[in-house]
Amino acid sequence: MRIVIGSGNPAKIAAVKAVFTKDEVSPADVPSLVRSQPFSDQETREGAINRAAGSLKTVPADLSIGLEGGVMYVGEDLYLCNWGSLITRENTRFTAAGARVLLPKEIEQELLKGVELGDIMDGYAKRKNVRKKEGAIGIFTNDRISRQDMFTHVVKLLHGQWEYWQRT
Ligand SMILES: O=P(O)(O)OP(=O)(O)OP(=O)(O)OC[C@H]1O[C@@H](n2cnc3c(O)ncnc32)[C@H](O)[C@@H]1O
Repeated sequence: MRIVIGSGNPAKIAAVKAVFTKDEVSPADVPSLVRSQPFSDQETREGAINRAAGSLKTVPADLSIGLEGGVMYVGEDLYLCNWGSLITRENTRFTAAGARVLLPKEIEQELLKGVELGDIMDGYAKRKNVRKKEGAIGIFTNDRISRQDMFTHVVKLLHGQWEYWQRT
């Protein structure tokens, strides 16, 4: 099968390859059509869907996948959130979300000033390209769960839903 993923981010591409091991996976440069820093579950999910839909229009493929990172409030606490979408050539759509972790207040304050999480994390962790490697989730879980691990789980949820749909 040919699978297109709406991102060039290595953590996202590796997550898709970890689940679709026997398939051809290629990246597509497509816009999420949401803010570069989504601020709710709804906006983050929309970004994932737009990336998947846009990819399928750009590259001929059997399936497309969009993965999007964002942040969302539960009460007064801000959490990291992540969404994925899988769309088939016939235009059947699946969506799933990943694990959430609480973000420290100092990270929230920077985000509210308009700085993107990826940029904040590099300064905070004194590392480079955190968004393409361990991610904020890696930093705040003491490197127990990387961004790739978390997105692999999301892609497994999508893959499983797609398999179930094929059986029914
Ligand atoms: O190349 P693309 O696919 O655009 O990947 P991205 O990491 O830049 O973009 P996302 O849309 O997934 O994430 C939206 C923003 O949130 C940041 N972000 C989200 N989750 C993150 C994480 O776990 N670690 C670091 N930055 C994260 C990211 O860097 C962006 O600024």
